[in-house]
Amino acid sequence: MIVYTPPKPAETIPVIDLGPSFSDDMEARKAVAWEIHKTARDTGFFYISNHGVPQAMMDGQLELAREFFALPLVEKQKVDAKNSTCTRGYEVPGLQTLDDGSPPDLKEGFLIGCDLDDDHPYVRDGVPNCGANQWPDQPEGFRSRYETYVGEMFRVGRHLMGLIALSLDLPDDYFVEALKEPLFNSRLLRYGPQPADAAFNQIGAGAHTDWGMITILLQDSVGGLEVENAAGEWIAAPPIPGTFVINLGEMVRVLTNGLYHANMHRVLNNHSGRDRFSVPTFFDPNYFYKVGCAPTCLPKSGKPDFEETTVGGHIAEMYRKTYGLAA
Ligand SMILES: O=C(O)CCC(=O)C(=O)O
Ligand SMILES: [Fe+2]
Repeated sequence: MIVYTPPKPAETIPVIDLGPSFSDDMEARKAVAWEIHKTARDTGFFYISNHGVPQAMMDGQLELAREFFALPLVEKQKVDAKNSTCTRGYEVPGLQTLDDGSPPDLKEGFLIGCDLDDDHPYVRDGVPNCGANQWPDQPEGFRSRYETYVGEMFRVGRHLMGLIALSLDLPDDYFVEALKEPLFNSRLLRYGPQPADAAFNQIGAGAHTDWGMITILLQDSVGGLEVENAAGEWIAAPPIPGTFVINLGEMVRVLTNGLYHANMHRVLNNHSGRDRFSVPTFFDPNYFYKVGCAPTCLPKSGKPDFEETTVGGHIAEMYRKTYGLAA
């Protein structure tokens, strides 16, 4: 259990202007990659601005979350994650425990991932965490609205992975093949105001690191996300209009032999008196992609400190653990 201690005001999470990274000028792209390099070695968290996602789409996605969670419970339970073989669908509050040993997270969620039908070879072969999404009938247009948003997240995710490659002195197409069919999950989240009767150390989302490569987080104006910085202090990651929060996951640690950080973070909706909505999208190379140490990050010994990991296997295992489904 990680016992809750209050955060300090944000001091070190930078806003990186992605604008110049869309230019044809390699030097301009490298300059943005360098900004990512610096922060990835420190907090592993940064905001992005000028990413090209229209504000209307960002607002619309938070509105989609608001509309879905406002449905009566019976309606949401028609797509209950407990009826899914791969944890997709509606997640009642308390379903997941991100900080092992703490009480369950107070958040309410709705999860989607790669939508594979029963004929897909992964599903036929029983590959963990692979299967179909459950799409609710309401709110109107839910599926197409969410899928359009995910399409944009793929564009941003691929672009960021190109910059991460550049930031490690790798060719910017280093991940292109691995990202042809990305593995992704995306979740709508609702955090009610922190209840006075919550259990000891029970908060919206318990302290955790993310499991994959990168997370593209859309948050509303309420606030509550907190990040453990390089000094081991908890700092706030307040909402900044028009931005996404990007954080690096455990796969990046393997990729960089620990040079880049996958930092702990958590959510406490304590001060607003209203619901907080967020939409994290977890973006990764394809299921069977083996993440190993990048050639430019190998230590002198030639032997990396982290074992090679299969993206999908690691993530499936973490789902089982945090949903209390581990063997
Ligand atoms: O809701 C948030 O701001 C963060 C959620 C998160 O960290 C996660 O789902 O991994
Ligand atoms: Fe997270």
